[in-house]
Amino acid sequence: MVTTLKPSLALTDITKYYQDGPNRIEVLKSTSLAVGPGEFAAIIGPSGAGKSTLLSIAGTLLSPSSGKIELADTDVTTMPAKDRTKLRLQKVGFIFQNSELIPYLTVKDQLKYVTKLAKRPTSEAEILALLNHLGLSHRLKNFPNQLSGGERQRVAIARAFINNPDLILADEPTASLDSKRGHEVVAMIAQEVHEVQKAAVMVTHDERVLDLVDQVYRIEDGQLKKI
Ligand SMILES: Nc1ncnc2c1ncn2[C@@H]1O[C@H](COP(=O)(O)OP(=O)(O)OP(=O)(O)O)[C@@H](O)[C@H]1O
Repeated sequence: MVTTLKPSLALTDITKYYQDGPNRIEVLKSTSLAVGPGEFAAIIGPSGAGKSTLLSIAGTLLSPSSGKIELADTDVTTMPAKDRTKLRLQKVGFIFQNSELIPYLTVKDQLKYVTKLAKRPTSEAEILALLNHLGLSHRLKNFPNQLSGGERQRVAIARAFINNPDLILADEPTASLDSKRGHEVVAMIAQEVHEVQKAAVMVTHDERVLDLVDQVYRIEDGQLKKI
């Protein structure tokens, strides 16, 4: 369901240049994006078009050359790095291409760890309920190398949602999965986004999962176009 509430993520007139030796590469040209609670947006586009750059800017991992970034009600554009890190831990959940789970932590401890990082008291029951909801209750004591690729991504989804962030950012979450597992994983992200009314942006090359999102943008010539 798409709502008209204040956007959870608002990027306004974002530009990004990279300096490559003597050359300046203009990757994003005055591009804007707004994603509201309960809205799942996908960004597609050719390799090198700037998808990861845009996602990194949205997650405050990378600063734009110009433009404004707002997360929920907060303008983070000029926020000091320390405050930005704190805000990111509390307001943004990330899902990466290859899960990026910590090898020596069990499934349950992956979630405990990020709640501690965010200094967010979370009951064991809350952690178990989310893992159960994502079909992982039989995997609580397993380590990442004992899980299938799809299970690892489901743990990554749980980890992204456990701190109750306003915004979920997913960078190619299906890249390491076959098409059936990929579709299941994105369906789970969509289900969570809609159930708990979070905003989510997913970068993907996988056009087979686009039926699961609310809005698709193509990035072309440094700008986003709604399709
Ligand atoms: N730190 C950097 N320094 C210089 N150029 C960079 C840097 N990071 C990215 N680029 C360039 O910026 C452009 C956009 O890169 P980006 O990774 O955002 O694209 P992408 O759309 O995510 O690509 P892909 O689909 O291949 O992952 C590319 O031409 C890339 O080479």
